[in-house]
Amino acid sequence: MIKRKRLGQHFLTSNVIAKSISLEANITKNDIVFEIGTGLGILTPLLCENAKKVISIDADRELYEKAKSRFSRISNLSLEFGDGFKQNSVFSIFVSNLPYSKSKDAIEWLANTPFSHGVIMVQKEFAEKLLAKSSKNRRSVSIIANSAFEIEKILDVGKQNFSPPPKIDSVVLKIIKKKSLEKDLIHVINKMFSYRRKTLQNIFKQFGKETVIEKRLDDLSGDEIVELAKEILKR
Ligand SMILES: C[S@@+](CC[C@H](N)C(=O)[O-])C[C@H]1O[C@@H](n2cnc3c(N)ncnc32)[C@H](O)[C@@H]1O
Repeated sequence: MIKRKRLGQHFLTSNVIAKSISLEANITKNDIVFEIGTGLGILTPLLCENAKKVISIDADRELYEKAKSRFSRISNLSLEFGDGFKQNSVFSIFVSNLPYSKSKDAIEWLANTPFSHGVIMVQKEFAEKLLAKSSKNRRSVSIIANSAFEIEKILDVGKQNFSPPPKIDSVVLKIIKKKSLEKDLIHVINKMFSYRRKTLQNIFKQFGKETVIEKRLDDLSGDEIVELAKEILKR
C-alpha cells in the first residue's frame, strides 16, 4: 500500500482511453518511444504497434518482472527497471500516465531533455496550472512548461477509469517540444517564483543582481519572465 502511494500506482482500466493516448502520440516506424511507468501495461503493447522501438520503465520491480513475462514476445520492446527520470535514453516520443507526485519533476526533466513530442496524463489541477491563462493561476512550472512546449488538452479522464481510483480526475495533454531549457535556467525560474510577491528589483537582489524594473512576476508574460531569468544567469 505504501509503495502504491509513493509510486502513484493508479492503473488505467479503459482500453478506449489507452487507444486514444497511443493514437495521439502519432507514432511512426522511425520513432523511439519512451514510456515512464509500465504499470500493468495497458499502454505498452499499443505503443509498440507502430514504433521502431519502445523503452518502457517502471520503478516497481514486481511490475517490471510481470511485464517481462507478459510481453516477452514483443520484439521491439525494451523493458527496464528503475527511475525513469534518471535515465539517459534517447527517444523521439514520450508517453506517460505520470505518477502524480512526480508531475512537476517530470515537466522539468522533459523541459531539459531533447525529444519531439509527447502525450502525458496528469491530475486535473496540475493540468489547469499548465494551461492557466491568468497570471494569478500560474506557477513556476507553468512558465517552464509553456516555454519548453506547445501544450494542448486532449481528453478529460474521470477517476473511475483507474484502479484503485485516485481522489481527483485526470487530463490527457499533448506536449510538443519547442525548445530545451537548461537546468540552471529552470532553477532560477523556480527561485524567482519563491519571491513571487516581491518586486523584480527585490527579486534581483536575492540573486545579488540589480534591475530598474519595479513590476512583479504577475505583471509579466511567461516569455518576459524567462528572459529576466536568463539575464540573472548571464550577469
Ligand atoms: C499512474 S501509474 C500508470 C501505469 C500505467 N502506465 C497505466 O497507465 O496504467 C504510474 C506508474 O509509474 C511507476 N513509477 C512511479 N515512479 C516512477 C519512476 N520514477 N520511474 C519509473 N516508473 C515509475 C509506478 O510504479 C506505476 O506503475
